[in-house]
Amino acid sequence: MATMESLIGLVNRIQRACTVLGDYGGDSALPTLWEALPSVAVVGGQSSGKSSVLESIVGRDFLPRGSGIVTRRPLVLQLHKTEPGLQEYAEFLHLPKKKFTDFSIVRKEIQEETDRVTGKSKQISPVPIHLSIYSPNVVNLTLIDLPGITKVAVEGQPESVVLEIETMVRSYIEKPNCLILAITPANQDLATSDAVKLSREVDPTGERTFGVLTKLDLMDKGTNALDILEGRSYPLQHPWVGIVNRSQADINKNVDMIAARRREHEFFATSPDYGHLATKMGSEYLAKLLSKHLESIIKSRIPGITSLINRSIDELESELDHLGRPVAVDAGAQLYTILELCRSFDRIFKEHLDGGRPGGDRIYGVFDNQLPAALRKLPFDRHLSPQNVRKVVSEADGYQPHLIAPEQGYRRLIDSALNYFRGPAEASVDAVHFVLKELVRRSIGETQELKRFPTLQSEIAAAANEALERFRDDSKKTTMRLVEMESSYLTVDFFRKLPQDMERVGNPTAPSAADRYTEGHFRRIGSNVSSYVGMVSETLKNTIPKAVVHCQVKEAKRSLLDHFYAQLGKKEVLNSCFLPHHRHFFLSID
Ligand SMILES: Nc1nc2c(ncn2[C@@H]2O[C@H](COP(=O)(O)OP(=O)(O)OP(=O)(O)O)[C@@H](O)[C@H]2O)c(=O)[nH]1
Repeated sequence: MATMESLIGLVNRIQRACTVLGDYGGDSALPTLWEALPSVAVVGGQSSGKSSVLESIVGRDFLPRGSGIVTRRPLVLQLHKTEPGLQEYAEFLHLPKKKFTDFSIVRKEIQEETDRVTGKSKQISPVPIHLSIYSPNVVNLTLIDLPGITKVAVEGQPESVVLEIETMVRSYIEKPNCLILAITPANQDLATSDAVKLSREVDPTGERTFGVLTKLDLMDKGTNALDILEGRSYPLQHPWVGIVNRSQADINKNVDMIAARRREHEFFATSPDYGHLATKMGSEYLAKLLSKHLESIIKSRIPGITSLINRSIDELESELDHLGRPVAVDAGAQLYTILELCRSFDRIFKEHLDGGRPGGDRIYGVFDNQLPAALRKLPFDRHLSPQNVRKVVSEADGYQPHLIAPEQGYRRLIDSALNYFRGPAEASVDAVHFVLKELVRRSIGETQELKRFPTLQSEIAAAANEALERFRDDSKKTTMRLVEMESSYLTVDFFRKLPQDMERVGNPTAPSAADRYTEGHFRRIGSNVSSYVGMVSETLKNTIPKAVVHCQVKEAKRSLLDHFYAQLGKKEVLNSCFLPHHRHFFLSID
């Protein structure tokens, strides 16, 4: 028995933990731990005697009283049995460590805490108040007091309150693990009992409903409730329990609870109608009955609760695996972890480039489409038009026009044409740079292990982007050098192979000397330069990608985080710490 009591105590503690975590079996679409644990909800119409039953189970006056809807928030009441002789006290979850020994203050606090959430406007709220009572005179039990079911809204309440209360009450008692303490006054027709009606709806077999008949002492003379108490008129799986609470007059006269219990006991023991049921009647018996039943339920539910907890543990474990395990606190282990994380990122980045993941192909797209298209678009037609050729050649000739071939004119035309290649070369470098940057961004996003370390994420991103900038600078220098090299030394052979104007002298098809300065002459020069520039364009179309891959892509694969590693190695990792509640890793390098 002692172990079972501690088991209920354990369940109570789990319920408290659930409430702290916001899990009170509310609207959550997921199965919650709360719902796996049994509890007892007190349900009944207004003034049916709910507060009185609760108080006599506890053996204390502590619930707010008044007309209209007094209970406007669910009250989760946990009873904890303490060693005999110890002082009774109450504790609210919202006021931890504050012990209430004066139960009239408990009542006041319930009222005030209700108002804190609902305002004084008689509104209702489904957020429960959590109250624990520690006393040698109680059994371990969790009771939930719900607002009294009503048929009419009182002044200051919207009409909807009637339905709201019913919905809230139903939301508690429809849970399969909730035992229902259905309170009905004996001086009222059972058929009109709200408690019976609602509990029948949510528990048609009656296996988790405990029928409680209050106000037996107020029945008309000559009538009794034996038909109900003996289970004939409304049979439930569990026997009905009759109760005699204090009357309003008793309350007014401050009849204490112990005396009230004694009087209740006498009522049954001496009653000609109920004498034979005396041992199974009264609030004390009800409390024991509930506690015993709760024990048997917990016993039968242990496998279910265990599997729920285990399932949750498994889910958490796999989530933890997914997020990554905690990192050791010492700097060495942290450094190791950072390197591991960097490597994971680097692996994914390389996969993007090498084709395991998408994106690397966009680099080839730059070489295959963007660069050739840019080269094709260069304005050589305009630059090598006969008019411009004439202009450039004449300028180069100066006062003495060229005699055979305009060597200087050719050189100037070629030089200025080659200058145009700088644009596409630079654009290719930039285009590849942006592809690489995008791949860094994607790779960081895809490195699952990095997800919980946002600071490290941005440090890696910054380091990688900085490296990419360096590679871009280098790549630009190299490609510009390729273009400059083309200007530095022209392919002599190309010109040697050209049919020379001179050679055509005497040839009837060759233009005469008089022709030399005509448009055809300049067109020919333009076309010669154009085919030379075309040849250079072909060369650069091949060499620019080589330079870009060499300087940017290969370097990114080889040494993207080298600087970062060097920094890590050189300088100590200072102030590296975890904030466990955020599971964030803060890295600062000074
Ligand atoms: N004579 C007698 N009076 C009772 C009994 N049970 C309750 N009462 C009286 O009935 C009135 C209402 O009882 P409560 O316990 O406040 O009922 P309740 O269901 O909590 O009411 P609300 O909180 O207003 O919904 C009080 O004046 C009680 O003294 C009983 O068994 N016998």
